[in-house]
Formats: sequence, structure tokens, C-alpha cells
Amino acid sequence: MDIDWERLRAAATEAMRHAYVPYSRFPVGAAALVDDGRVVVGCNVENAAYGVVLCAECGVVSALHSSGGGRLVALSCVDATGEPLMPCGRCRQILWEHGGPECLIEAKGGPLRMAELLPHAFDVADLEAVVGEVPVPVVPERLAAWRGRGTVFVHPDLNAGQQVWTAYWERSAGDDVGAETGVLEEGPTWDDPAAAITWGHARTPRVVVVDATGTMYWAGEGEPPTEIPARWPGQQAGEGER
Ligand SMILES: O=c1ccn([C@H]2C[C@H](O)[C@@H](CO)O2)c(=O)[nH]1
Repeated sequence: MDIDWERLRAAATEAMRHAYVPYSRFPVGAAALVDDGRVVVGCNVENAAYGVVLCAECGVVSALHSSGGGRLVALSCVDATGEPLMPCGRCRQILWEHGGPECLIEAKGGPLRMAELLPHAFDVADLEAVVGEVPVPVVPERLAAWRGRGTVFVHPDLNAGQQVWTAYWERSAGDDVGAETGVLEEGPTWDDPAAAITWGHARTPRVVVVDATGTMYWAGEGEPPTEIPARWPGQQAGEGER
């Protein structure tokens, strides 16, 4: 993906002008390119309780998720002069989770990779190594471009004689005859179908539960589509909109 650093820096500079910094008088703005081409911005917001300051990069990550999610590809952070500012240590950790090692950060001598800014990073892989499964429904980086598309099917399964729930993420979205099909990702197993549905919502608004009899229920966002009129009973109307 082409990175227009001039445009990112201009967006960061514009955001910087909205910073709320009555205590430090040090406005910061940040702008990031998302893997779908969106640009999300943030500015620092301070507080009378000095220690609870929100850095500009925190605003970027909030904007990323509140505007549809995805992965950060490149970020420009600027100070009051419009010059590149290096993210603080806490922000490097936050950015790592949403951009990963290859996300580029503008620096005075040219862009640097997150892997250079935060070598030997702690992240979700360390949790997974001990807990055994990803504790939060994270979309793997290789599938980031599929977020918001396709369908997640949640269904019961048997694991050593025990009934469990599992899910898989499928390319097709029902309406697109002739479009790509095939499984993108197999989910782990859970005791509770609600956990499988949550895994689905992290991937796509189209989540369908297929029970042991093969009956399909809508567990996705919004109103059930005509082909799947029944809503999954474990889920109240509107609960999918998260
Ligand atoms: O990467 C950084 C570094 C600092 N600040 C803010 C926090 C505080 O409001 C001000 C001075 O530290 O700058 C950011 O927003 N991002």
C-alpha cells in the first residue's frame, strides 16, 4: 500500500490543533493509515488529574475501532511545530497491538518499523503461549483485509464425547453468487455458544448459528436477513451491534 506521508502529517497537524492541553501546553496530533485506506486521527487530551492524560495515539486507536476496526499500516505523530514526534513508551505498546511489527512510524530521519521502536515486545502471543488459546477474539493479520466481510457459522461439535461449540469464517456472504467461497479461518472450541458468537462478531457482522438439527439462526448485527428469519434465542435484538 502506498503511504502518503505528506497527507498523514497534514492530518496529524490538523488534529494537533484540537488538542486539549491546558496543563502541559504541549499539543500533539497523530494520524494513521488503516489497511483499508482510511485515515484515523487523534489528539492528546489532558486532565486535572495529570497522570490520566490521553496521548494522541490513544485517540487514533479509539478512532480506528469506533470507525470500523482494521490494522494500522503507518502513523505520523507531530508536535506543535508540525515536526515528527516519537510515540511514548506506553503508546508504543498500544500501537503494537493494532499495527504489529511492520507498522511504520514517521521519524525525523524517515519511517521506522514498530519492531525497531519496541523490540522484544510483549503481546497477545505471550498470553496465548500460556493460556493455550487467544483470550480475546483477535483477527489474524493475514486475514485483516477480510474483516467485515464473509460469514461466521457457529455450530455444535463433539470433543472427546463432550458437546462443545465451534465456528468457522467463510468467504461468501450469502448474496454474492459466483463470489469467492471457502473457509478463511477455523475457530477454537468453546463450552458456551455466546463465546463462539463473540468470536464471529470480531470478524464479520454476518454471524449464523447452525444448531445440531441443522436449523439456522441469525446471530449477526441488525435485523435477520430474509433467508434466515429466526434470531438465535440466546441473543436479544440489538445485541449483535457491538
Ligand atoms: O507520544 C506522545 C507523547 C506525549 N504526548 C502528550 C501527553 C501530554 O499531554 C503531553 C506532554 O507529555 O504530550 C502524546 O500525546 N503523545
